[in-house]
Amino acid sequence: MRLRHKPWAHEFLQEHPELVVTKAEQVNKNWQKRFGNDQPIHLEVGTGKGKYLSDNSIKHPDINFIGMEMYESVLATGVQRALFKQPENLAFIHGDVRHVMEYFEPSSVETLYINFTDPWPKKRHEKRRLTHPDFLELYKQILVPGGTVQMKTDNQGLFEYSLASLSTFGFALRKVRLHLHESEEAEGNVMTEYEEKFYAKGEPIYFTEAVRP
Ligand SMILES: C[S@@+](CC[C@H](N)C(=O)[O-])C[C@H]1O[C@@H](n2cnc3c(N)ncnc32)[C@H](O)[C@@H]1O
Repeated sequence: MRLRHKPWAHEFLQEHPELVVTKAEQVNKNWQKRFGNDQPIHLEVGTGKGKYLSDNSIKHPDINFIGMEMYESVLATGVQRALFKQPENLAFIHGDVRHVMEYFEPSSVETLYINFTDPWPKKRHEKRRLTHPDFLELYKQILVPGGTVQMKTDNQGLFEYSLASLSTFGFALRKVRLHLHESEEAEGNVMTEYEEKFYAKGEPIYFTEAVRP
């Protein structure tokens, strides 16, 4: 994706520890303490500008939503939006998903979303795909028993790779939809920022829900 450098983003994120975790020690894997409740945790990896979680946090106040994003300039926009809405059940982590174990206890996340992640089509970049087995191992550790990965993408190649990767790893593919918006899952679906663009062009959105091994 195209990145617009925002020189103010780094300082801005540091100035909002109530919404953004920039160092693992700030939360010590204790999200219950941070949120002040023991509501289920839903995590979006590669949250981008955070629209999906921001909208979800208002729609589902009984769930705590956390978005992880590695680019400050992208995340800063999401934080600006969230500050405006002030939901108490929303937080962001500035960090690379490779380090997700530094932020979560094992078996502590109920649902993990991977939305419109970069497809990295070249074979030599396979390890960067967020559904590579190296990442699935991390997801397996932080998800609760029976917890799920939910993935949405417009990219057929990434979708096929991810279905194979999840299934080979041992995740059970509970739902597979080749056109999310023409399926029963369309009702109640919250659109991500990228999804809105592809949906407006009439492109099919692929969706899967897979249960932790
Ligand atoms: C194409 S955007 C999609 C954003 C959003 N999920 C949506 O659907 O609108 C993918 C995002 O994932 C982030 N990302 C990719 N790999 C990541 C990683 N290893 N750790 C954290 N963020 C990552 C990128 O920086 C980018 O902002």
